[in-house]
Amino acid sequence: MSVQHPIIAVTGSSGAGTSTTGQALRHIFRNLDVNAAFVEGDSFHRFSRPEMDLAIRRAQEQGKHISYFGPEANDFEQLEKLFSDYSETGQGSSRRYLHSFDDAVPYNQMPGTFTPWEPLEEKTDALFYEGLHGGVAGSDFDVARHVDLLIGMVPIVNLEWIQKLLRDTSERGHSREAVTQSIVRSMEDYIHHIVPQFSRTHINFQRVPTVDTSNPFSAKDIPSLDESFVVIRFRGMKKVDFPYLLQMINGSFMSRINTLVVPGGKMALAMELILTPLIAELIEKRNSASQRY
Ligand SMILES: Nc1ncnc2c1ncn2[C@@H]1O[C@H](COP(=O)(O)OP(=O)(O)OP(=O)(O)O)[C@@H](O)[C@H]1O
Ligand SMILES: O=C(CO)[C@H](O)[C@H](O)COP(=O)(O)O
Repeated sequence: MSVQHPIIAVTGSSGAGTSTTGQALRHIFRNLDVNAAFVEGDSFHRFSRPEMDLAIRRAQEQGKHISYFGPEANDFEQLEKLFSDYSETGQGSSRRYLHSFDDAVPYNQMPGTFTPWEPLEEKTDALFYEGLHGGVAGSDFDVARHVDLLIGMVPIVNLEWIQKLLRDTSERGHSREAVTQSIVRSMEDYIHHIVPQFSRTHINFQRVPTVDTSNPFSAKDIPSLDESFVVIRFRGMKKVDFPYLLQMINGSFMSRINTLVVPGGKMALAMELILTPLIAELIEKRNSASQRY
C-alpha cells in the first residue's frame, strides 16, 4: 500500500467481466482527471499459447493439471514485484498478451503471443490492474497486500461460464469443446487461487441473472443487464453512505448490513457512485503527500 503511488485493482476470473469493468474505471479516471498506468493481468502468464498447449499436454502425461488460474502458468512473484516497485517508486514494466487477430495485427504478431516488456508511463497518478490475480496471496507471494483499492468482479459461476464460452468461441477462435475442457481443467486452481481473492477485496460486484442459466454449456446468449441483479458487498468499509446510494439508485435495496443490491441496468451508475469518491480520496491523499515532499 502506498499513499504516493496508489494501486487500484479489478480482479476476477477469465470471462468474469474485468475488461468490461475496466471501461467503467477508465471513465471514472477521465472524470477525475487521473492519469493511470494500465496493466493487464494476462501480461503475467508464463507461456505463449503454443507453449501453454505443450505445458498442458506434458502435465496431462504426468496425470496433473495446469491452468491459467494457477502459479504454474502465471508469475505471481513478478506481479508482486511490479506492485511493490510501483508502490515505492511509481515505476515498473508491463507487456500485453495478444488474444485475437484484432489485438495482434497492430503489433505484427500472432495471437497468443506477448509484446515485449516496456516501462510504464512516467509520472502516473495511480496504477490500475485488471485481470485474474489482483488479490492473490500464498506462502511465497502476496499481491493483495500492495493494493489500495481491490475490487472483485464475480458473476455467479454459471453466468461466468456462459460469458467465457461465448467470448472465447466468438472472439478468440476456440471451439466450444476446448473451452469446456479448459473450465474443467481449471477447477482446482479456480478454487485455490481465484475464489479466495474475493475475501480480500474491499468491494465485490456479483452479477446474478434472473433467467434460467442452469445449463451454461447450452446457452446461446449472455443474460442481459436488465435480466440481472448486481449484489454489491462492502468489506470493512466504515464510510459507505448507504442512504445516499439507496436514494440515487432506483430499485436498489439492502439485503444485509454490508450488502447493496441494484438492478443490473444500474451497474455502471452504481460503480460510478461507489468508486468515484473512493478513488478521489486516494488521489487527494496522494496529492497532499506529494506537496509535503
Ligand atoms: N455486465 C455484463 N453484462 C453482459 N455481458 C457482460 C457483462 N460483463 C461482461 N460481459 C460479457 O462477458 C464476456 C467476458 O467479459 P470480459 O472480456 O470483460 O471478461 P474478462 O474477465 O476481462 O476476461 P479475460 O480476463 O479473459 O480478459 C464478454 O463477452 C462481455 O461482453
Ligand atoms: O482469459 C484468459 C485468462 O484471463 C485466457 O484463458 C488466457 O489469457 C489465454 O488466452 P487465449 O485463450 O486467448 O490464449
